[in-house]
Amino acid sequence: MFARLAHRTINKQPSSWVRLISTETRQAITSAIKSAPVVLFMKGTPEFPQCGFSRATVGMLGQQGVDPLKFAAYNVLEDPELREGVKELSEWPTIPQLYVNEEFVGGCDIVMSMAQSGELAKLLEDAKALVPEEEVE
Ligand SMILES: N[C@@H](CCC(=O)N[C@@H](CS)C(=O)NCC(=O)O)C(=O)O
Repeated sequence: MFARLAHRTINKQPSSWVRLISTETRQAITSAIKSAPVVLFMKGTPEFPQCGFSRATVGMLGQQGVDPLKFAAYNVLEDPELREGVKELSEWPTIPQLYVNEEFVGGCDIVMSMAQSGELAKLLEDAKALVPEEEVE
């Protein structure tokens, strides 16, 4: 349902809230989350981020050495249902949103804090989502 970007490029809502997204959208988002070990819902594309937070998050993933083959990005600006649906599914009010191995990790601030503490590197390493050492120039 949603276009997966080329892999080379690399609020809490109370449960009583009325569900706004359709089952179809929910399924499409779930399937997007499963489409790669590292999945980023962002504004714009990795090549042309359209928000500073999305840009920073993509940059951090690149700095960590995420393997483009293990990475998928989805542009929420292309689809309002995706934009709102991913917030509902993650119970997180903003974009970007990072998933690793189908688990919600967080937004830009959390990713930044995890990058600084070394947790992000460990998470990505454990997920085997980094470019293999021998291929790093
Ligand atoms: N503190 C947030 C910053 C992200 C943020 O504030 N995103 C805003 C502006 S790009 C957002 O997604 N607002 C809701 C929307 O645009 O749908 C984080 O850590 O990710």
